[in-house]
Amino acid sequence: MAASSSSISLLFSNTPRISFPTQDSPFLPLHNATFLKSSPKTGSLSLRLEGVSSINKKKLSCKAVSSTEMAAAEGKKKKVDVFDSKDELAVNLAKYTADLSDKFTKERGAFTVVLSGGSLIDYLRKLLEPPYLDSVDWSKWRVFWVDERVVPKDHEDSNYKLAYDGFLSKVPIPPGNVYAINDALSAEGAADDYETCLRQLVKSGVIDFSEASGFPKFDLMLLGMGPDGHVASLFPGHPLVNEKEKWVTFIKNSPKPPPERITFTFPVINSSAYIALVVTGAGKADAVHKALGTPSDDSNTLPVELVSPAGELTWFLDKNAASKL
Ligand SMILES: O=C1O[C@H](COP(=O)(O)O)[C@@H](O)[C@H](O)[C@H]1O
Repeated sequence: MAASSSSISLLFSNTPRISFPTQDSPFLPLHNATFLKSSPKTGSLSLRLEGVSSINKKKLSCKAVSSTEMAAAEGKKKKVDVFDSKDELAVNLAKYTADLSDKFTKERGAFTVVLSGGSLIDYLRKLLEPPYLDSVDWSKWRVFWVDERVVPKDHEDSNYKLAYDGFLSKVPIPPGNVYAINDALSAEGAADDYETCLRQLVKSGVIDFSEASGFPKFDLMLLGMGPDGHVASLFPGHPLVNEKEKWVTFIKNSPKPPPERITFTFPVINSSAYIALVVTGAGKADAVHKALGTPSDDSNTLPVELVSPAGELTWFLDKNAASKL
């Protein structure tokens, strides 16, 4: 991973269910941990860990404080937040997203948000409730997809349909600010067309541009991860994970149906200002462990391990997804 230092933020709604460091702690393989402080009010823990991560094998700072506090206090580029329940995760993801919406709306006059398909959309549900439904300036949102299945927009497999039904139809984002693929085109044509659309929006200043990478710089990407460690439609062992030139590409043999999809490439994903990786369920614990756990000799890098943004990466995990850490 590119980050030179990392932090792990463990958030618990109640008194922590685990104790650090004990032999039977199910969460982190603590080789060396120093207890720093605890908060009786929040039930949070602060720990400094050494030698626990496959990320860079350097000292990690582990604090059970809020994501916002963590970022402000330590300016770290990578955080891992583990939540007791999926509801707790959704509450915190809503605050994280709304805070970034405020920040970018003030700074840039627009907030470019990239959605995934799959389980992610349901975790945006708390944004549909007070205070966010009224407090977020939805008119400034510009919505994109990190990947899309090449099917009609009303098809059950469409990521657009999933997002529309579960989120977009319930917030006042102007329809013209929602950038879906052209579903009348082939996979190749739809990828080219979407990239052309992005280039125009970069030119007009709606999407920021990273001079450092030469790729568009989205304000926030909300990524999911499959049990096999895929992100967007970038699958393990597929040559598309190595694409270095294109902004948007296509796949016609996706191992997960449907087979035809378009996807952002890693250079675009990793040029983002902020990325949230939202991962839940025991079925994803192995891939989470591979990405965040102790180092192993396994040289088969998962796509999720290649998520390494220029900006800030925050993992939102539930306790089941984190169960093998
Ligand atoms: O096929 C896809 O899968 C991933 C993961 O989905 P999940 O339901 O396991 O969260 C998703 O992030 C991607 O956008 C989607 O096209």
